[in-house]
Amino acid sequence: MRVLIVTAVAAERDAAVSGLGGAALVQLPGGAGGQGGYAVHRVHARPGGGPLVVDVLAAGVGPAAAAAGTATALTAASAGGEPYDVVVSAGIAGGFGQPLGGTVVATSIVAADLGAATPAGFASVADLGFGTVEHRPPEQLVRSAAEATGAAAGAVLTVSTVTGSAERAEELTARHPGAAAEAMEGFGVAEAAAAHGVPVLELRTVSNSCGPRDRAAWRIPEALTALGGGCAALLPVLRAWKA
Ligand SMILES: O=C(O)c1cccc(C(=O)CC[C@H]2O[C@@H](n3cnc4c(=O)[nH]cnc43)[C@H](O)[C@@H]2O)c1
Repeated sequence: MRVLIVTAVAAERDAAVSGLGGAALVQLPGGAGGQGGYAVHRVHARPGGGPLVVDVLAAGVGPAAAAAGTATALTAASAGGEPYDVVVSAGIAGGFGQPLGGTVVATSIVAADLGAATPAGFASVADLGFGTVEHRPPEQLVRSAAEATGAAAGAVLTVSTVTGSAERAEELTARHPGAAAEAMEGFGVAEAAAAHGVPVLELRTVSNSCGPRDRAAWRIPEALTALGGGCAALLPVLRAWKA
């Protein structure tokens, strides 16, 4: 079984890799004249079963970087005859009513600011009739992943602008009452996975609360530690799900 974990930044990738037990660097095809391109950190794991290859990619911040990196890795894997079985968007996040350091598994991955501001309020591209704003990971996989990681299960919003006020947090939770967290990449990862017909999961650990900006309250080291533990706890679930 082959798993692709996509993080935004190197610190998240390294937290995931250290939770999984170390990795070798593998360069993906592409890049211009040896510059740029993508490299994954490859972990060979055996969580109580057959071989499991986990590639961890830091694709960049935001949905566009996430989609570009994920699509490149998926294309390279299938062109090489070893396609991924599942893609996981993983990283830190802002929580809606979640404890700092806690874990969230997405029941739905929602592009929360993809749309238009109208006199009647926000209209999503789905409301406007030209796109989708939601991907739903497999329900049983979400349940098992949440149980194994001790996570809350709820919608994870993908935003291009981090929430920094109570008003914005209220606006988002009014539109998405089941939202447990917001981050900036999940929808991009999910779009690429959907284009390749590969199931997607989103695993987030909470570094800050969504609301008035308060840098002193961020708990990034705790969230990164939880991310490593969450990725490790996920492996047996992915193994069993595919079996
Ligand atoms: O400057 C700020 O106020 C601020 C607050 C929280 C996060 C940031 C970031 O630039 C980190 C973005 C990075 O981390 C994920 N993340 C973490 N917390 C949040 C959040 O509350 N809302 C959205 N994204 C968050 C995100 O996925 C990015 O990869 C700055």
